[in-house]
Amino acid sequence: MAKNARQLCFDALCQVYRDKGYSSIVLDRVLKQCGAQPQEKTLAAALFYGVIERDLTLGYQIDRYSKRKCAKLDIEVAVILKMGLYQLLYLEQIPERAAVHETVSLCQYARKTSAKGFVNAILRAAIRDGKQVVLPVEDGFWRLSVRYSCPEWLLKQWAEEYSLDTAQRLAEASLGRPPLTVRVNTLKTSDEELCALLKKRGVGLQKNRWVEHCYALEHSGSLSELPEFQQGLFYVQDASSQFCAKILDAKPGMTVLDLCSAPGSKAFTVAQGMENKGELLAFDLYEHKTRLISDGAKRLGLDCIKAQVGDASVYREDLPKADRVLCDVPCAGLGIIRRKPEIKYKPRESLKDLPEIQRRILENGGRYVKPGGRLLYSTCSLSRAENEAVAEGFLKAHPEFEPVDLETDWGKAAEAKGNMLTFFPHLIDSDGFFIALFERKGEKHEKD
Ligand SMILES: C[S@@+](CC[C@H](N)C(=O)[O-])C[C@H]1O[C@@H](n2cnc3c(N)ncnc32)[C@H](O)[C@@H]1O
Repeated sequence: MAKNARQLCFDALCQVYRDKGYSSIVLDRVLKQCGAQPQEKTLAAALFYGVIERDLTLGYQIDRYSKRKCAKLDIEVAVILKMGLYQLLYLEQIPERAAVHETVSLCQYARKTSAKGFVNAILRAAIRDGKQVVLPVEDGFWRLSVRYSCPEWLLKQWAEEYSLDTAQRLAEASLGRPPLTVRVNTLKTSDEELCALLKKRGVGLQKNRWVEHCYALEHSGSLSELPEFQQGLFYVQDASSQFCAKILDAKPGMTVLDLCSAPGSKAFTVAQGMENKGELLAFDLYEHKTRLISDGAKRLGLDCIKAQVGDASVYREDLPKADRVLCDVPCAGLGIIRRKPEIKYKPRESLKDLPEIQRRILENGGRYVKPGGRLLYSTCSLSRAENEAVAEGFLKAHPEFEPVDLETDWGKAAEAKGNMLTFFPHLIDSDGFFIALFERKGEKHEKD
């Protein structure tokens, strides 16, 4: 018999909490071959992401009602409780009787029958309390942390680096599901044609107000099953990432190196700008990831892209000098928490080596740039250490490069400072992103 929504959600959450799996990969895997009805899958996904993004808030509620702290409970029991509380506190459409009954039943499925009474008692206590989210009384970062389910260290860092107001807005914007944003493959179709085809299938499309050929989709179902996707008429890419590829401004016939390329969406947009003419060498450290780039490029008909394994921090004599070099470096991902909510719970300690890795990749990327050629550094993080500090450090150490001033017509939605641009998710309903652009001094030999 096919599993129900809560059983699927429980399986997936255990893989995230116990086995430290990535949310999107885990959920895809659990839902793919489960044989459940679409509405069960939809509820499973809503519960799954809801519990992860509200983890600290839910844990705090459990600690109020339970003698044993949430962190000391069996992972399975903690997951069951968080699922039950999430339904009671956040999913109004689920009747409270169903929420309690289904959650207690999960104990059987999880082989934790001895926890039934305990789970029932905690959920009943939350109902007696009026199903409200209770916050710590004292004002301050701890209260904000519980309110937005965001670690205190991160709120403090954002408050210090941006402002307290921005920190709160960033934390708030990291809750809820992000839009599914795609880009039209203009080499195979037009906006009008693609929109008409997708509308016929009942897919809703919302044109992005800042980025051309960019749409948010609704009710699309599984993208990989849509013929238009299989035919390479579009691909998934967030608006700020599309904008980044545009800023690189690669032209037909150019040589471009994309040093951290997988899964390849920026390479795809850059290759479109090149009209598929020239050479775009796309690297990633991991072989299995380079296959994502090649498969995507094949589907989209972008044969100027050549994907290969390569370490972006190590110089290779055999690579050509390039007109454009893109360093879209590995980062903490603090701009894409809404997409991948588990990111915010990574220990701060695990992020401390990133700026040095990023610096090494940018340094190395610079070595490939031709005179007059451009170097773009980007992250999907919101942290001065990963962004401005790396970009400014590079310019200081490399007088042979100059900053290229960046502007957008995005108004207040993007913060522009000389050659650096930061996109804040609460202002653009899109991923947080950072871009810095440099040009190697010397004579230009650009192909127009
Ligand atoms: C931010 S993601 C790139 C996203 C990609 N540019 C896109 O738009 O689809 C960073 C990528 O860098 C890769 N990576 C990490 N360390 C690397 C290294 N030393 N050399 C090359 N790639 C690396 C990761 O595997 C990951 O795929």
